[in-house]
Amino acid sequence: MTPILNRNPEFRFVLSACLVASELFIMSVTNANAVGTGNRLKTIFGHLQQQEISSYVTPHVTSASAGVADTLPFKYTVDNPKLTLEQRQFYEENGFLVIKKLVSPQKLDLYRNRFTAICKKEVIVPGMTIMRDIAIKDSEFVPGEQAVTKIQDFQRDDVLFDYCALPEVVEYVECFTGPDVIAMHTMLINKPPDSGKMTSRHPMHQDLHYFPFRPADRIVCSWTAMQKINRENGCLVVIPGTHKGELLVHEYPKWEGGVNKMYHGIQNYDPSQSRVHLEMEEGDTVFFHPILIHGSGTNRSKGFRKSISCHYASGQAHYIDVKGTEQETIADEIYEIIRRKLGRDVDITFADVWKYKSRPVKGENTLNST
Ligand SMILES: O=C(O)CCC(=O)C(=O)O
Ligand SMILES: [Fe+2]
Repeated sequence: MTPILNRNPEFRFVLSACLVASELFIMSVTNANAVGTGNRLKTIFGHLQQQEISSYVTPHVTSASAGVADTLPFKYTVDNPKLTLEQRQFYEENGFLVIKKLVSPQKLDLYRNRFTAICKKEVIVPGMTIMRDIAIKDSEFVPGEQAVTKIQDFQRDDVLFDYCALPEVVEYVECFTGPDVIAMHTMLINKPPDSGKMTSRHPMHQDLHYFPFRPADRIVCSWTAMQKINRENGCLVVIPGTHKGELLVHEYPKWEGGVNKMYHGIQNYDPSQSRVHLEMEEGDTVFFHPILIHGSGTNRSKGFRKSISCHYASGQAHYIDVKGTEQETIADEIYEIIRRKLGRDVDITFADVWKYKSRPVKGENTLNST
């Protein structure tokens, strides 16, 4: 990792003040006009309130089936009566688990409406990032949500954060993280109909690449289909069992049509490994391990394909220094975005960024109190 910009005590103060003042930001979320008003802290952070990122593109897929194996002792799950033995063994062996119809259509309507309001700029969410596909960015005029391929970091929006705190979801999350749960990373993905350049694909990757906290086995993603999602509109694709491997080297794929910003992919995974296409109905939810190799396909339909997700970690997790590791590239890219947004160098660590982003869901949180 590049020695983080200049040592700037001012920003450190601002960032830690924001952590302490996170309640204030959470309250201000419901009042769009509250953003950017008042004191110096808000003024400085205003630059990071909501970022817009334009992108460039792409991945692929095939199919296979995942098996259930008898795996003892358990490593990837914790003791919790919520999972049946069969479910537990399936996750241990494959690194993912689909629960049908977990989130109600009513809840998904609320999130869809909120997403529309955010895209129309009726609501501004502190800390949130809005991402656009290059195919959309280059269009002369694209209204509202059709311009947005993904929103990230909505932890400070109480309407969307409701998803992360849903008891029906968190009850499963605890089977992987344990009882202390922190929402670390949130996304609502609005995969656009592909422009023909295959920019809607997401390269095969491991989410741990983005995370400077461990242990990996106490991190889990909850990903919910907000509509019917199949191969046509670009469902998730996973390689069962790859969660048992290591974090591999990620970089931008060298695709002809370009690659979406921060869509790093694994260049050297074994292409003969069987892939599973996760076709899901509205409300179906997949829980998966951060080392599981996955991606999503081209959206060949005419509509936008929506999913909502949250990555959770144990409140007992710890941050790591990614300097000198394969994660240094993504850390540098994130510093660069912050530097550009603020228009100057700042003194923060990669862990500081995550401390600011994350929001506790339940139990104790020693991760962010140290
Ligand atoms: O296309 C999707 O919904 C999956 C995206 C994904 O895996 C990610 O953003 O990490
Ligand atoms: Fe992912």
